[in-house]
Amino acid sequence: MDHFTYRDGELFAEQVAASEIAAQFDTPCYVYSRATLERHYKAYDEALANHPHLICYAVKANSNLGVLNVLARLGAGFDIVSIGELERVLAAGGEPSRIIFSGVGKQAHEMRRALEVGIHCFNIESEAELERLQQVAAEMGVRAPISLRVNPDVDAHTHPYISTGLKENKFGIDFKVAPRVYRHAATLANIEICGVDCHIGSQLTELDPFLDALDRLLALIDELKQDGIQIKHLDLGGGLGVSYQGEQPPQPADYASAVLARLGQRDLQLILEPGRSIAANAGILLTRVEYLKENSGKHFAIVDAAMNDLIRPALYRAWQEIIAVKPRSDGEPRSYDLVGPICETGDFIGKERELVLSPGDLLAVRSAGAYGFTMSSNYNSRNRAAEVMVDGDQLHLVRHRETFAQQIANESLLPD
Ligand SMILES: Cc1ncc(COP(=O)(O)O)c(C=O)c1O
Ligand SMILES: N[C@@H](CCCC[NH3+])C(=O)O
Repeated sequence: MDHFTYRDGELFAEQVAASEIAAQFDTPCYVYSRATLERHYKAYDEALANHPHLICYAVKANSNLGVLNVLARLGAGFDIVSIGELERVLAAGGEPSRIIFSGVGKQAHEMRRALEVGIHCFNIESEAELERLQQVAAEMGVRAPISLRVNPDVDAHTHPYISTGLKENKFGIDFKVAPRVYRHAATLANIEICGVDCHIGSQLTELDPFLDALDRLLALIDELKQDGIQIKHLDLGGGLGVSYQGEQPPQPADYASAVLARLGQRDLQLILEPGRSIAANAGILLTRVEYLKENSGKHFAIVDAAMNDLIRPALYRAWQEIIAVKPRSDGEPRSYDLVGPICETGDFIGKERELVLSPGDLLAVRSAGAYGFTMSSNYNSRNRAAEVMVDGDQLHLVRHRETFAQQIANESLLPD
């Protein structure tokens, strides 16, 4: 069920009219649906109900405290890639023992903090990182739980910028080298081997690449067992795609049953790190048309959201649906490029969209709940947008619109 639907000719987020949200909080403004976040999380949790599992929501997709709090209340785990994300999860009520720490560049102070709070596991991406973690854990007199992030060299069939499981990508440890690194890890006094991990990419719309990676990981787990290295959990990362433009990605239930069928009798906890499939379609970005203009027959709608608010179209040429909050019937649709106020030609939200528009109209960019606000910036010294959580008929401002005073507060002039 979609929680962003039209009622009486107007877009609603759950029980609240989108125009009411814009009137209260201005635009651009991110709007999230609590019910949708919950439904998406539960789709994973219920699909794995009969198997030991941990759903570690990938915080990078949307790290708003309100969003994290909704998931923490459901008992979610979290996949983090920095200590900033760890502090957010803790502030939102997340349980440290359900946190997985991924990322190729973990620093010693980040390892220390994660060990201090007692996270579930570090996903180690290189031998050098393994050595550093051994050293940090030894200094603290503790044992650090680890998985190796294995690079299984499978093609995820996704955008090259978000494919991570090919040998030419910077991520993980070559699956052919992994057995040797595991044997080395087993000799380190302050390292405790717990799992095997991979993450082959994002916005995958087919099951086969996941299953190819899984087969390689299971073969590795079996090989390690023969070497006396017992693996307790298998982490398949995130990556399930969503429908931006009619894609039909596998659903969590299909994905889970295909994976479980392959595990056979192996006694393994299954960990997943979904980000986009939980958050993307739980959010919209509200924006208002400032001006309409025409240049040599090309029609532009200049809106108040820009690439600093939503960079996916500029960065990946990503397509996200753009709809009118109150669709008009008083004009002929025209093909518009929807562009922001930033001084870059790449500053567009959507191109060649058939819409009936007038200045002042409100628009909603769909599927904006993941990699929207988290990738936003202050480019052109624009304040970052407000974020609002809708819960039934309730509205919660989960992040205030930034102010100019906040933007400049950390900077200073040179001394006289
Ligand atoms: C290590 C890791 N885990 C999980 C994710 C989440 O991926 P997605 O949002 O595609 O589910 C990512 C991002 O691609 C990632 O790099
Ligand atoms: N930021 C990307 C996905 C990268 C996933 C992170 N590993 C997107 O918007 O599609």
